[in-house]
Amino acid sequence: MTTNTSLIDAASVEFTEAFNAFKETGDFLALTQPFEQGLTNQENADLMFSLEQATAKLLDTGVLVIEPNELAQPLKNIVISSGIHGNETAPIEIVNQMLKDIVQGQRKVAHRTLFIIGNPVSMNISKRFSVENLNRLFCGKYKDIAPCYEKERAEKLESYVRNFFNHVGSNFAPNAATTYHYDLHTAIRPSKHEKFAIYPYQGDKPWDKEQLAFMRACGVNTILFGHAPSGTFSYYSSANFSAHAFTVELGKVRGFGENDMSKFADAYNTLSAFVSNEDLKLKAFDNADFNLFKVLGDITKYTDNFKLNVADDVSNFTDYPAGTLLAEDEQNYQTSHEGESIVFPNANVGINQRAALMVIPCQL
Ligand SMILES: O=C(O)CCC(=O)N[C@@H](CCC(=O)O)C(=O)O
Ligand SMILES: [Zn+2]
Repeated sequence: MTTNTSLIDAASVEFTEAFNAFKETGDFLALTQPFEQGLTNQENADLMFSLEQATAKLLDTGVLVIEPNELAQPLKNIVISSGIHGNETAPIEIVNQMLKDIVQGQRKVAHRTLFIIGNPVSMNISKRFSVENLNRLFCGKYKDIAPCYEKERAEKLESYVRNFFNHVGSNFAPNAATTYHYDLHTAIRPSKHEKFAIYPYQGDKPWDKEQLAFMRACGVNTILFGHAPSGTFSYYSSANFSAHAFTVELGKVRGFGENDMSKFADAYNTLSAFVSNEDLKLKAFDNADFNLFKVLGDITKYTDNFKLNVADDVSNFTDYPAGTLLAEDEQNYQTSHEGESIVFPNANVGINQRAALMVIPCQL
């Protein structure tokens, strides 16, 4: 009993010290890394602190909400997430730098903003995920799998985002704010278009050209228009909260310390200016400024006999002549359009999961 109590006390002292350091430095990564499993009730007692003209509250490990004391107009609720895949470190470093700027008083937050480092357990082992791919578990899909860390984390992340968009725990009554969710990633393979974004399927809603202009300001002028509902984090916010949402691929996966942060300056500057309500001076949408792709569909891995006829060094957006046999399985996949291109080819996925996305150029 004495031992248990002192272990809890030691953990609590360690957390308090880390939290106090965060209040000075804004180093969210340093606060997240040692507490990968989440916060205990004891640690969770009162995790609010004041910033210049705003209040920050830690909701869980890797989940921080910042609410300005006065909301800028027009009203916006913004989610910026990173590290849903633990080895995609550049987005985590972007979020970390944004929070350092904010906590150290170099940047003001003018809109309610939720910052997320999504998968601390897989981040700490430098893996895409520990047991299950977190970015396939949203929209309640976590309910269909056996207990594991990502199942629990998906359920919690859904509830943090739901509560945030519904203003639970906010000083402000729910209002007619426009909602946004930018889920930042990096890709496993090199890409012919280094930065690109997946615009989640919108059903009958039109693609929003101002959002495409925003993506371009982030340095992302290649857009894939999603073809179907999915279990991704960005689709969750888009489908359930009408958020302007994107999965944003900012380059290739690299480890901590290996990212050239100058390559992410446009994304970092534009997202920072957005939360501060600065005038972004967006250039009006013009097809000529973009590489736009319609998603034709997925290549699915149906069985363990699945064979993907794509070499390991093939880049995203490599195109094939019509009639190329790209995958062999219970159902083969043969390209049907001239210039059909492959994105995210990966034979090393679970059964019934996406092993690639097939796209063709399009215009709006
Ligand atoms: O490079 C890869 O193979 C995967 C990179 C990545 O994590 N992409 C996201 C895209 C999600 C979406 O389709 O919106 C993912 O696979 O989860
Ligand atoms: Zn990813």
